[in-house]
Amino acid sequence: MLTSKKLQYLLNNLSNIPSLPNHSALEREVKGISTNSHSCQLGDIFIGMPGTRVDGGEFWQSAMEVGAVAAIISPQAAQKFPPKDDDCVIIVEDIITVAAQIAAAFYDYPAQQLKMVGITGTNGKTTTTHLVEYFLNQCQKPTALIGTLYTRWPGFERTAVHTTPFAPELQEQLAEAVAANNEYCVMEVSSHALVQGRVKQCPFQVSVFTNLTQDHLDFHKDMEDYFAAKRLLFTPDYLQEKAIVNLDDPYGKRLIDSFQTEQVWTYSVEDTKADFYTSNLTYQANGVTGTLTTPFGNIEFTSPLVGQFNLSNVLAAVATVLYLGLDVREVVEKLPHFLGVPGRMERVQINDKQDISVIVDYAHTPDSLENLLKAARPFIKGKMICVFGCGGDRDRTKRPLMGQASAQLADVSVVTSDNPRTEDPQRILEDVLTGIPETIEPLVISDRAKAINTAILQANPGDGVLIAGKGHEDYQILGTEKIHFDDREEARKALEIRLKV
Ligand SMILES: CC(=O)N[C@H]1[C@@H](OP(=O)(O)OP(=O)(O)OC[C@H]2O[C@@H](n3ccc(=O)[nH]c3=O)[C@H](O)[C@@H]2O)O[C@H](CO)[C@@H](O)[C@@H]1O[C@H](C)C(=O)N[C@@H](C)C(=O)N[C@H](CCC(=O)O)C(=O)O
Ligand SMILES: Nc1ncnc2c1ncn2[C@@H]1O[C@H](COP(=O)(O)OP(=O)(O)OP(=O)(O)O)[C@@H](O)[C@H]1O
Ligand SMILES: N[C@H](CCC[C@H](N)C(=O)O)C(=O)O
Ligand SMILES: [Mg+2]
Repeated sequence: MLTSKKLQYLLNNLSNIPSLPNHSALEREVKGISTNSHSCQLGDIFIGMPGTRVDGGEFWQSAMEVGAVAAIISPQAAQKFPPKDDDCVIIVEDIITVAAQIAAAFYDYPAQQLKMVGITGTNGKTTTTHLVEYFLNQCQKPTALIGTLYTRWPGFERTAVHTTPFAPELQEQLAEAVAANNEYCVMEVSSHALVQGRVKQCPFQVSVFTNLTQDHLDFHKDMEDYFAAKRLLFTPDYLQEKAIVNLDDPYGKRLIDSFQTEQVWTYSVEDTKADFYTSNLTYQANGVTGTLTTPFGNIEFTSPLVGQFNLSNVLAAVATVLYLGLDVREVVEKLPHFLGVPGRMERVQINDKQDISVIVDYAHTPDSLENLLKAARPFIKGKMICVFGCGGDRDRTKRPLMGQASAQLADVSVVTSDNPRTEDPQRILEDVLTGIPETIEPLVISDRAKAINTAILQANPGDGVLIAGKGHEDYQILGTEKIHFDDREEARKALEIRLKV
């Protein structure tokens, strides 16, 4: 997005900044923001972000060499590579806050020009953001969505790098969303993002908490630390108006204690104490029907999403859009036509002769794998075959728990690779296998394409093959290389062989 601002203007917008350098660069136009010395360009302001491997501030000289107008770095980086008086280097303690302030000022505070919804929780963020986006767009409220799959709005789509972009990219995307006349933005807010201040300068009209179960314990010290990160979205720095919280989740229950009652709406799939709850439920292979109770009255509904956990996502989304002013009847009328989310409970069906069901899902945590298997079970006549693995360079302790979930709930477990990244795939498989009791004999096939192929070719008519963990991903990360790989394509290929088409 083409824009520019005077350095002096950007620095004047900072809080807690030491006195400004008396430097001629203050009058220069800043053309962009860079947090990476390798992609820094002439006219950028370079911000040295603290990382898990290195303090980005240490690269300020490289940034200046390619023509950065100024660099903002930490005291530690400055101590290691001291700038001279005539270098336009500004030293600040809280780089994370400063990065967001500069980015927001550079892009004219776009979050303030949108009605913002932030959704956090271990599982359900992508699904719930898509439901909110769908309802708002269907009701003629132009809406931008930012999350794991893409940043998009009507007529525009860009594949995502992170679930929640870092502040400079996020503010740029919000500015693009404003320029495209969107009125709302619904975004996934990951716990990494909250800890790293990626969403600072984003006031949210609504903050949603879906649930908290084990994941990311490579990044967060323990579950309390993980909860503390998610909770930040509900502090006054971010939350402006309404908190919408899952009452069925123990951490959700804890979270609501921190609010005045009028600031929070709760939802539950069955607890009548919640502001939004469901009853008279009938779960079917193609969705669920029942009665929805809301502060605006009761109404019969049909949702096309399978499983209790998806009902929870529907409740979160309905509560959000009703708070934003949509009409309950209109929303419930639209719900049956929601097409689902790529890679979430996505059926792979190549023709009507297909004698087994094949589902691709993004379950990559113990809780989501358990939910997936429980939700699918009633609709599979024969055996339930679960093909799954665990990502490398990620929480190692979730691996045996995922093994255990599959061993307990599936009839056949096929343990394979997910994205091994820089870890030894064999070691990841071994970690998964420690959770599988000796009485159960899983198939262990490291090559994911072969694992999918074997599961589909060995299945008997009536069986269900659930392929979990990679959902929408169209790649596999082996070492530091990213190759094309898509569970749905692999499943289709195997089905073609099975059905001889
Ligand atoms: C844990 C984490 O968030 N890591 C992110 C972080 O990497 P890092 O801490 O290793 O960075 P680093 O290498 O130490 O470098 C620090 C800084 O120095 C800069 N640098 C570094 C080297 C150099 O030569 N020059 C230079 O300028 C880097 O650009 C960076 O800004 O900063 C990088 C650059 O911005 C990110 O790409 C990287 O995301 C990695 C790829 C990642 O996988 N993140 C995942 C875990 C993540 O953020 N996931 C959440 C979703 C989680 C969920 O499922 O809920 C997300 O929101 O996507
Ligand atoms: N509300 C929920 N509770 C538990 N599990 C869920 C819920 N919603 C979805 N799932 C399961 O979790 C998987 C991921 O769902 P989704 O992509 O919506 O979550 P997410 O929070 O965006 O995940 P990520 O943090 O990896 O982006 C789904 O494929 C499904 O198996
Ligand atoms: N946002 C999650 C996605 C995990 C998806 C799974 N396929 C894996 O690679 O572990 C993460 O980065 O931990
Ligand atoms: Mg997501």
